[in-house]
Amino acid sequence: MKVLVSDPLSEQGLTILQQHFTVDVITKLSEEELVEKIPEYDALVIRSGTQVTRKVIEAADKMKIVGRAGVGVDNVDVEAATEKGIIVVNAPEGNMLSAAEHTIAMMMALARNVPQADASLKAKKWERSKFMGVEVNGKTLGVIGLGRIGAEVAKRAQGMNMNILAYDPFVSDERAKEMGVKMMTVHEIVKEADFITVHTPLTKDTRNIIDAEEFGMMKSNARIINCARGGIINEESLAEALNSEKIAGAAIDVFTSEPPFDGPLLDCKNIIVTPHLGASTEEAQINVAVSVAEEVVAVLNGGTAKNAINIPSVKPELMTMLAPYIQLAETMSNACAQLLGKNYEKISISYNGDIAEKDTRPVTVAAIKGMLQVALGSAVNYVNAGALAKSRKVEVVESKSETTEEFSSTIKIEVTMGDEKVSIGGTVIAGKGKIISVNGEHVDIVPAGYMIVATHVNKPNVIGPCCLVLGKNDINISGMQVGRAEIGGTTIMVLNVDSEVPEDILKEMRSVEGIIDAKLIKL
Ligand SMILES: NC(=O)c1ccc[n+]([C@@H]2O[C@H](COP(=O)([O-])OP(=O)(O)OC[C@H]3O[C@@H](n4cnc5c(N)ncnc54)[C@H](O)[C@@H]3O)[C@@H](O)[C@H]2O)c1
Ligand SMILES: O=C(O)[C@H](O)COP(=O)(O)O
Repeated sequence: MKVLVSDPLSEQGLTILQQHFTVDVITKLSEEELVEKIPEYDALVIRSGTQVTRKVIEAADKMKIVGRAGVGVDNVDVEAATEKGIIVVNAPEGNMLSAAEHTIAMMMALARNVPQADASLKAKKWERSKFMGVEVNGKTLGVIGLGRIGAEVAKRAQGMNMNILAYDPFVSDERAKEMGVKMMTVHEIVKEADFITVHTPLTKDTRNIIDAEEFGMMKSNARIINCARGGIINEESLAEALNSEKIAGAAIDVFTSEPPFDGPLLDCKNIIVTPHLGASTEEAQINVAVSVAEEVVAVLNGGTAKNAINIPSVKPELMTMLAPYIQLAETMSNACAQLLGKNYEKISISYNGDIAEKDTRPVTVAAIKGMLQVALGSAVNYVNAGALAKSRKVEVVESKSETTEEFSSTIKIEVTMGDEKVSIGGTVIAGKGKIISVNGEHVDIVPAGYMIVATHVNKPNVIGPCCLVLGKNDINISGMQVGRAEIGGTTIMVLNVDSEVPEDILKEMRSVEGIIDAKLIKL
C-alpha cells in the first residue's frame, strides 16, 4: 500500500510508515497536482500546509484515511471525506502543550515588547523608554475556547497570578469551577479583559467571533493573542483597532491566508507575529507524527483508529458499505426533526435485514447528528453528537432485526415528543439512499432539496387544488408521491419542489379542504 506525506513530518513518524508501506514525501503540491497524484494512494498524511478539498477527496479512489499530524482539520473537507467513507484522524493531544506554551510566550513578548526591543538593539539603538511594558501579574485574561489548549493556557496564566474569564458553550459550570475560571459571554469578556486569547477551532460560529463590534468594547490597554486559527479574529477589524490605537497590541501566530504577505496585519502598529509556530517544537512534532503514523498503520492493516474525528472507529471496508446509510440516516432524522417542528425527547433507530448484522454505531451517530442539527447547526458533529444528545436528555434507542420484507436492508428512524412522533423509513439502492416510508405510509423518494409533506384525507379533489396553489404561485413541482390508504382514511403526500415555499403559500395549502397539515422541509 502507498502513503503520501504532503507536509513536513518528523523522522520518527516517517520511519513507522516506511516499516509498513511505500511512502512518498512530496510537499508544496497545488490542488491540481494533488488531484492528479492522489488516486494511487491509500492514505494521505498532512499538517496545516495541505488543503484536502472536496476535489481532492473525490479523486481519492483508493484512499481510506487522511491523517492530520496536528489538531486543526479546517484544511480538510471532512464532510466530503465522510461521504466517501474516508476516515479522518488527527493527533489531538500531541502538540497541545507546545501551543499553550507558545501562547504564553506570545503574551509575555507582547506585554514586554520583546521582538521590537530585540530588533531595535540589533539596529544599534538603545531605546529603553520606548519599550515600556506592562506586568501580567493581577491582570485579567479572557480565554475564548476552553478546550485542551485553552485550559492549559489558563492553568499557566493562573500560575502567573492572572484572573481567568472564559467563554466556551460546551464547558459546564462545574468544570469551570474546578479550574478556578469564571464563565462569561464574549461581550462581557472583551469589556473586562486586559489580555484576550482565542483557542477555538475555526467554524461557522467562531469565524469573526472577535470583530469590529468587540474591538469597540475593549479597554484601550487590551492586548489580544491568536495562536488558534486565522479568521477567528477578523483581520481587517484587528488592523483597524491596532492602527487607530483602539487597543494596545496583538500577538498573532495564525492567519486567514498563510503566508500572510498580502493580508492587512504585517504592517500594523503594535503587532508581533510568528509564522504558525504553535506546534513547532521537537517534542510536539515527534508526538503528532508518531500518533498519526500509528493510526495510519492500524487502519490500513484493517484495524480501527483511536482519534477518528468524523465517525466512531470502524474498519475501512465496513465504512465503505456504511457510507450511504450514514448519509441517509442523517438526512432522515433531520427530516423527522423538521417535521416534528419542536423539541424531542427520544430518537429510535431500527435496523432491519443485512445491516442489522453490522456495527451500526456510525449510522446511529449520524442519525443523532442529523436530528440535533436542526436546532444546533454546525455545533454538532459526529464526535459530539452522542454527548450532546445525552446532555439534552434525548433518549437514544437502537433496535435490530435480521428480517425485512422488500429490501435487503432498511432503517427506520422515529423522533418522539410525548404523544407526537414522526417516523421515516429508508433503504440504499445501488449506493443511493431512498425514503421508503413516512409515518408508516409507503413512498419512494430521493431525499433532497425542498420537500412539502402534507397529511391529508384520501379522497378526490385534494391533491389537485394543492398543486394549483403551488402552480399559481410559480412553484415548480419536480416530484410527487402519495401514500395509499383506504378511501376516507388519512394518508401522506410528498412533493419535491424546486424552490422554497413561503409560509403564506403553505397556509393556503393547509386551507384546501381535506388537507390536515402541510410542512416544508429542506434537506
Ligand atoms: N498555532 C498552532 O500551531 C496550533 C497548534 C495546535 C492547535 N492549534 C489550534 O488551536 C485551537 C484549539 O485547539 P484545542 O486542541 O484546544 O482544541 P479543543 O477541541 O480541545 O478545544 C476547542 C474548544 O473550543 C470550544 N468551542 C467550539 N466552538 C466554540 C464557540 N463557538 N465558542 C467558544 N468556544 C467554542 C470547544 O468547546 C472546545 O472546548 C484549534 O483551532 C487548533 O487548530 C493551533
Ligand atoms: O492545528 C494544529 O495542530 C496546528 O495549527 C499545527 O499546525 P502545523 O502542523 O502545520 O504546525
